[in-house]
Amino acid sequence: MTGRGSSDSGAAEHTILSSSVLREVKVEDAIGTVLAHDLTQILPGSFKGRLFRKGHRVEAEDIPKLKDIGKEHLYVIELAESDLHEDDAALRMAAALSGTGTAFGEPHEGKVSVKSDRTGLACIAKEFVDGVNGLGEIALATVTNHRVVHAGEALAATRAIPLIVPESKVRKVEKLAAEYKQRHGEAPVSVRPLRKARAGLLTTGSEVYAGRIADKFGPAVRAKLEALGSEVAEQRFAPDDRQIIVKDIHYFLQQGYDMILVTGGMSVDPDDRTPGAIAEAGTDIVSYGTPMLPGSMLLFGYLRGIPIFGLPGCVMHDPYTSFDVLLPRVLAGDRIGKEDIVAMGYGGLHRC
Ligand SMILES: Nc1nc2c(c(=O)[nH]1)N[C@H]1C(S)=C(S)[C@@H](COP(=O)(O)OP(=O)(O)OC[C@H]3O[C@@H](n4cnc5c(N)ncnc54)[C@H](O)[C@@H]3O)O[C@H]1N2
Ligand code: MOO
Repeated sequence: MTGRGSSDSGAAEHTILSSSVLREVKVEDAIGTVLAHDLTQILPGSFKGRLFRKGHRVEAEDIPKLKDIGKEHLYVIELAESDLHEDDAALRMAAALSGTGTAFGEPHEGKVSVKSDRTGLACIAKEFVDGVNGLGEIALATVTNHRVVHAGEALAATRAIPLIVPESKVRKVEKLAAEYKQRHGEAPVSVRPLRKARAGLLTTGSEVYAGRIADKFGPAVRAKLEALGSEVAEQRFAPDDRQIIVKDIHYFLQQGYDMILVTGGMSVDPDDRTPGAIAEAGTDIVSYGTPMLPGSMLLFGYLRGIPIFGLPGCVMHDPYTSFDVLLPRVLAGDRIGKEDIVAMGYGGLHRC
């Protein structure tokens, strides 16, 4: 791109003429005027929030409070038809991008928060978020795609940067959102529900089977499933014996469970029989090995269409592993492919 070309197009973005009028009034002379935006007070360590609400009519007793938060002047706005107030811009953007499983409230200090109304998988279209933020003068901040969220948790926040923005900017956001919806059948920010799965859990390891040590995998896996609304329907124990593990996997398949989880024996020792047994059971293995730490020795595949996991040792003690990334996606109905596993490496180093 030439310098001239880029500066021309940059200028076009930024010289949209506005006939809105922002008039500054000294706070002492502002009695009777109506506040043009929320006014924020910050008392570090004890308070951050709205001291005065947009629309508040300034009274004499407000003057010292306004001075205490550093206001010498206030704006009086005469808004042109082609412009939007920050609150209305933020509201319209939130409305445009919010889809299934979301809710948003009124603006606070020029910001509208979009929240989840359920436990589910946050679906955030990165290309849409980047497209919006590339427009300038408006901001859209979101959580990352495929994060588990609970009811009331924030997914996205919209805000205009100046107090007044051209309505055309917001219309561009609405257009991007409508195009996304048309292509994908869902808005760019949504939450997918998680189904309630009943899992069969097979805990391998001769030391556990023989009672030399107490099982720690069962309670950990149960807790992870229950936190997402699913359950371990049955747990069985097997020694490090490939044929016994294969038999138990087939038993779970016959029981009609929604998911099969096999723990232990996932690594490089001669006694680690689990990956071989899962393969021998007839599994289409999507991946043995996951580029995320903790959880690099995880195996994932499908056995006659049923998701099957081989869970390595870290799942017992670590709250966030590759299992915690893939389990909610499976529960949301995603068919996990090799490309999903490959994509886990970037940003996948957590703790090891
Ligand atoms: N040289 C290498 N060493 C290790 C590798 C590697 O690639 N090369 N991988 C590491 C990773 S990552 C993991 S995770 C662990 C082991 O994973 P495994 O799934 O094979 O775990 P086990 O060998 O079966 O057991 C490890 C440890 O945990 C105890 N255990 C197992 N099951 C239970 C249970 N149900 N309840 C309580 N405790 C259990 C087991 O007794 C062992 O002490 O390997 C790394 N090493
Ligand atoms: O499968 Mo291991 O614990 O990477 O963490």
